[in-house]
Amino acid sequence: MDQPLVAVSTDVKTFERYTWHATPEPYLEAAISAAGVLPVLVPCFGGRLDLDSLLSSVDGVMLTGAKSNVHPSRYGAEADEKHGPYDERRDDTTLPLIRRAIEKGVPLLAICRGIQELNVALGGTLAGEIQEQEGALDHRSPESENQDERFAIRHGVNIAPGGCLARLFAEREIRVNSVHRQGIAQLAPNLRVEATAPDGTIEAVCVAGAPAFAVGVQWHPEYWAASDAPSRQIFEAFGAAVRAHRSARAGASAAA
Ligand SMILES: N[C@@H](CCC(=O)NCCCC(=O)O)C(=O)O
Repeated sequence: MDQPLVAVSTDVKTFERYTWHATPEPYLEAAISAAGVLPVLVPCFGGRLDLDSLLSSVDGVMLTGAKSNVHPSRYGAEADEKHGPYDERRDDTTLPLIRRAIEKGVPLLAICRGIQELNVALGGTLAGEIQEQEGALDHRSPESENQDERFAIRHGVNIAPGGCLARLFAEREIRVNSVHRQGIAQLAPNLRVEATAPDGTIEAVCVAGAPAFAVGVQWHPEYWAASDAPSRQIFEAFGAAVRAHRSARAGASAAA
């Protein structure tokens, strides 16, 4: 079996008297099944991790979604109860990991909290409770115990012409799910908008001039990667970029 390694972010959780560094299964399932890669969980040990060693050993990085929000101090805003919950150990780990992965040209797929982290890591800001803004859609999931209902496909997004997502999809509009309360406010200087919701919310970005696939989506392609074509295509494109990175690395070390 041919499975390149992909570093996957984790969340810090406390249960059964332990602190866990964990990732929900749908991200891992989509990574294995749709991208064809082997996910390796990165614990939230921030500055104690040698990111260069990590990024020399993997061929991709995937940032997962999470209930927690990036701490507002990371983008120069005041923290208040409305902005929570937080996971600062995740912030300490993912923000430097994103910057270093982009610098080193390691393919990156950033999902939901991940696209928000990507924007903050590169100098952008976030808006909270976006459903309260005038004319905004409600981007939160419905209240339900049923995950299929929470992650149901709910609204269209317009794909920006000529960008990296336009090269993936035949359609100019695809339909996506939506499980978030925050959104990109000020776009980071080096990001390009790849998709928007009907209310103008930025739904996808790519890193301008990045040497490899470096894409963030505000929706959750992992959840329906087995059954929804656009969701699967995102993971397939990421998997192809990961394999291309591994081949380039193998070529470079053979030539050395
Ligand atoms: N916390 C941010 C990030 C949104 C996100 O990653 N959502 C996934 C939530 C998973 C779940 O609730 O099951 C925001 O709300 O904008």
